[in-house]
Amino acid sequence: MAKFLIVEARFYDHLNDLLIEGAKAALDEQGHRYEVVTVPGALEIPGAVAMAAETGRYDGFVAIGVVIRGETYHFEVVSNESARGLMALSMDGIAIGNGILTVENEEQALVRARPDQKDKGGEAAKAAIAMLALRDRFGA
Ligand SMILES: Nc1c(NC[C@H](O)[C@H](O)[C@H](O)CO)[nH]c(=O)[nH]c1=O
Ligand SMILES: CC(=O)[C@@H](O)COP(=O)(O)O
Repeated sequence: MAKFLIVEARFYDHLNDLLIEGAKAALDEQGHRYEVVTVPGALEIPGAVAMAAETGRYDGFVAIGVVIRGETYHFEVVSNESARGLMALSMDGIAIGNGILTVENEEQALVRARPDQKDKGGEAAKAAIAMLALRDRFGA
């Protein structure tokens, strides 16, 4: 049994609730423990993961968030930079699953957030579990 931290950017409550429901179900299914911490937006997720990883209290991390395109280039910044930050941490040996939706509209987000549809929250949790198993296998 491992200990995971779900780091959520709570920008859209109803969508995050669905993503976290899926992530928790995936972690529960394999008997893992978890905590949830909330940050203002997706751009803050990588920093929060880095801070939490530094404590040594967590074996893996699940990033949860929703980025919906607005009128400006900020969508690209938030989407790309949050993903880049998580990728950098992952390549540093931290077991992470990325469940940050980057979508054009709420309809697309809903389909991907719902556990009974695309379940991207559960998918991200399973990715974090898989990466932790890989890290353990490589003794990283
Ligand atoms: N527009 C969305 C944001 N924007 C906020 C940024 O993530 C960040 O919190 C801010 O720029 C301060 O550093 N965040 C989301 O998670 N989703 C969005 O749709
Ligand atoms: C993804 C975003 O940052 C977006 O929600 C912000 O909207 P806007 O580009 O209209 O300022």
